[in-house]
Amino acid sequence: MSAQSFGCDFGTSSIKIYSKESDTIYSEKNMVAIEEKKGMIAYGDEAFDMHEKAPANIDVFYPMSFGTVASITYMQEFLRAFLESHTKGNLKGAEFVIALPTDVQDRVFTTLIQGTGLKSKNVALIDKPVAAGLGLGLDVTQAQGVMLVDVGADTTEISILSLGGTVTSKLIKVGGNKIDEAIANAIRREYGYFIGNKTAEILKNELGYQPGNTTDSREICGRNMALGLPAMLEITADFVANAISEQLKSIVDAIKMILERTPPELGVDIIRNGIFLTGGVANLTGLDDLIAKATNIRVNQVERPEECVARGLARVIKEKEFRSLTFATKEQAYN
Ligand SMILES: Nc1ncnc2c1ncn2[C@@H]1O[C@H](COP(=O)(O)OP(=O)(O)OP(=O)(O)O)[C@@H](O)[C@H]1O
Repeated sequence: MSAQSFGCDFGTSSIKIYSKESDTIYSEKNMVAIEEKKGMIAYGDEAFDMHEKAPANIDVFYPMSFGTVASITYMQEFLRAFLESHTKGNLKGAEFVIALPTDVQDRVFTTLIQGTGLKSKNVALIDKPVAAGLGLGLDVTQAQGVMLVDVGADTTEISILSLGGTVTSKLIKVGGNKIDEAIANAIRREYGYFIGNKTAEILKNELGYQPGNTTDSREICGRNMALGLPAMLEITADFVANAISEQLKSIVDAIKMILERTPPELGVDIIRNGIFLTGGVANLTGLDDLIAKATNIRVNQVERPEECVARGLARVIKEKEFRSLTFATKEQAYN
């Protein structure tokens, strides 16, 4: 393998890159700030700080959407700048291992990397659920009947793995962003206040899903729509739970649907191993209990669940025996 190897998880809300050189996972908001005449003026966490605050001539947006690349030019520019800022020395000839989400075409990421002008040596892909399984510390080549539920920003990916492959996999377009939207909509309806996405995200992350909890609350600033003025408002955990219950129900329903379709031989293993919840929304208070109650299956807690895929990519790069789980796009293979 080349000295420079990177494992990339191009998430919709944050990009996580493992660098072999420093043996570190770097994570930043997957956001770019574009000024009309100057092009990209900021990226990552710096661009996120400008989000919802920038003047009209600066466009701040996510170059990824629902697991796939929405703006290839800016994703490439971001990637290049990101790698240059986090690595020393020459990037030429680097090798990339990329997590491929369910239902996303493999060539999307190969084209992305090849167009960065980095003259990469090789682009290998691995199914994102398989990478997540490795990141959990499982030997996915041996393990049978492992159920993974990855709840990210735009999508939830539910997969059953067995012997290194994906037996079933389903991607639904529900994740943290839809949950944030549901909170903002409920506050608009109930209180007549407009709040930004960042505020809705704070409420979700701090209060989670705690139906009946009227003790815990959070004060936020919104715009009173009747007066047109900013004002403070107290939101309880119970209010947030009611606001997000429909979104969580779609996630639970999709999990149950996959379980219904799972062959009983694998079902036994899933009951024994429990369900593995990964992705940033796995941090949501109460989500594990909700899934456990609805399925009667234990849900396993995972450390830093949003980095699980990147940890798996690190194992692919460092542990040779997992190399066989990767593949190349057809275009590359025929070159
Ligand atoms: N403590 C928390 N409670 C609830 N949600 C959280 C918490 N911390 C982070 N999140 C949410 O996790 C999501 C980001 O997760 P992750 O990094 O796995 O997504 P992604 O990989 O960028 O998205 P996708 O998988 O859809 O491409 C965001 O919606 C964020 O608000």
